[in-house]
Amino acid sequence: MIEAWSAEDVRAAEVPLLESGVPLMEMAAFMLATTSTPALLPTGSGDELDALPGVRVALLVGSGANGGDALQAGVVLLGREADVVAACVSENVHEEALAAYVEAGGRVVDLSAGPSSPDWSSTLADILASDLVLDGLVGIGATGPLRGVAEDLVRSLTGADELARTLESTSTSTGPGPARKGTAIATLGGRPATGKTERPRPVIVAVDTPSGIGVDDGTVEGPVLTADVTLTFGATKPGLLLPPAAHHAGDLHFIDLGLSQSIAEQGAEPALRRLDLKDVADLWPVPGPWDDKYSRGVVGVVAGTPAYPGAAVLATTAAVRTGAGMVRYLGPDAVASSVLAARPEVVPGTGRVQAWAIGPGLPTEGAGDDAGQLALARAALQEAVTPGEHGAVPVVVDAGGLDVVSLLVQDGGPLPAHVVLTPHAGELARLLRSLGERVHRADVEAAPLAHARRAHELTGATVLLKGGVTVVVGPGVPYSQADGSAWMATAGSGDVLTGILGTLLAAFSEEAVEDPELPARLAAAAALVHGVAGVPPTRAVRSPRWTWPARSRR
Ligand SMILES: NC(=O)C1=CN([C@@H]2O[C@H](COP(=O)(O)OP(=O)(O)OC[C@H]3O[C@@H](n4cnc5c(N)ncnc54)[C@H](OP(=O)(O)O)[C@@H]3O)[C@@H](O)[C@H]2O)[C@H](O)CC1
Ligand SMILES: [K+]
Repeated sequence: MIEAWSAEDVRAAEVPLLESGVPLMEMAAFMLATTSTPALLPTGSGDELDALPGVRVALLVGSGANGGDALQAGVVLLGREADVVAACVSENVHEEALAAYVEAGGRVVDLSAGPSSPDWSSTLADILASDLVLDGLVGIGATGPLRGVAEDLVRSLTGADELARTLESTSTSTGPGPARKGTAIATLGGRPATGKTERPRPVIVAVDTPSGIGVDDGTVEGPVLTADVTLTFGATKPGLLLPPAAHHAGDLHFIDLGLSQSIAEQGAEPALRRLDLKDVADLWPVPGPWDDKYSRGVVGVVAGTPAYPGAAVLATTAAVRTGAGMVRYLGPDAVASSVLAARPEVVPGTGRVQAWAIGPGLPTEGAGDDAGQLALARAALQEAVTPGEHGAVPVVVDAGGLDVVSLLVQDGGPLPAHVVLTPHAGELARLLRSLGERVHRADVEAAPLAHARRAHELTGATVLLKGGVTVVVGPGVPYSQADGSAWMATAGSGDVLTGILGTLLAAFSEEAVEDPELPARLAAAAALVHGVAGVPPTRAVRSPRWTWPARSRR
């Protein structure tokens, strides 16, 4: 499991180590310099301490210790014969680190006057012509989006038009890597234009965090240099796991520096958790010789209409394939026929269940033939709220079922945490609007955790907000899962997640009702399984960044 800690908790944990003389910055910088460079060495050879003659490194240096980390890494890289240039966006960069860097022979460019600095254009060209960029503009000391010269620099490096002009007007740069003319421009922040010759671009390593992200909340309100790799020190920061900032972090590497123990000793809760395969394997319900179909858990599925029968087929199939003891299907005969044709083991009709999975394929407005389905969904939700003869039953609610939730909340107040809602951003915005909030889909996408939290506060339910990174908020520590791929953005994907989670809730029916924090954990586990099941077989097609022309050593 990954646990992420707020910037404040990380700082507090540093104090005892710094007071006892542990050289945290030097340790961080050494790891930065060694972990970043194997990608620059010829494939399959080399060592993280090999000499790097001819390798060009650009350090982006801000005014705090984040810039200090970059400068100290520069010292290590200079010792390995790399060509290093430090682009400083402030006159006051970390004093000791700068002294050590200059002492080691490092080249410094003062960009503190911004785009009017005499070396602005040539330094941009140097940065773009380098093999490795270490982004040390800001780390956990950042407040708000990038501002001042740091903002100008990142905007310039990520803005194709300005950059094209810069390179055209720069025939030779002042550094060892002249900008090449006549090739298409690959900026550092986005994908190169299609149909053009791609100019190799540097490998971008974010020091601790990509500069410009909301370190604690994962928001992105200004420019950010999208990293290929983020090396984060001491503890993972929530912003590295939360959308939209997580999409700028690239591959995440955690470097402990001995802070884990110090953080644990503070006794605080992490800000965020991410389950891994082992956590889910430990949690997964494995049947034993004493089990029967009822003890493994029966899932009742209320899904699909004659217009959308596929949603019922997908949700029931997912529930069966996840290992439910039995799946009951409740819905129109025409839909039940489709379900049974696909999964003959599904049992149509009512009966006792250990969890309900409701909503896929249900209409958002209940009318005509579909009103019966919505009444079934409402009855299932009542079983979660008002315990019957066998106690309360957990429920996962998706799509059209979310409207029923909204009505129930308006009529009767908060729901228990064993009701798990699984909206996407648009559905969450709609749910929040129905509860009196002024929210649009774009607001949810800009701050998914905050909006999922708001929905949890207003409904009492556990909220799983689906997306490229899925966020789960219940009464305890929230979760963020990023196990799938963008290829899963297809119709029917959410129906499958509902079925998977229905089975997990059924397997842990009583526990999920007794422990209000368990449904969120089960929801995170379901998101992981859903994601892993949806990842294409080759890693090369997982994410656009793998297709970018990041350069290995020339
Ligand atoms: N966690 C660890 O174990 C270690 C972390 N280290 C590194 O230290 C940084 C945190 O360093 P800190 O000096 O506290 O903060 P930053 O480097 O992030 O920078 C803060 C300064 O940056 C300016 N600032 C703040 N917000 C912005 C912004 N939005 N845009 C531009 N500039 C900003 C501000 O300076 P001003 O002069 O502008 O007021 C801040 O003072 C951590 O992230 C790690 O990299 C240790 O080195 C090792 C141990
Ligand atoms: K940074």
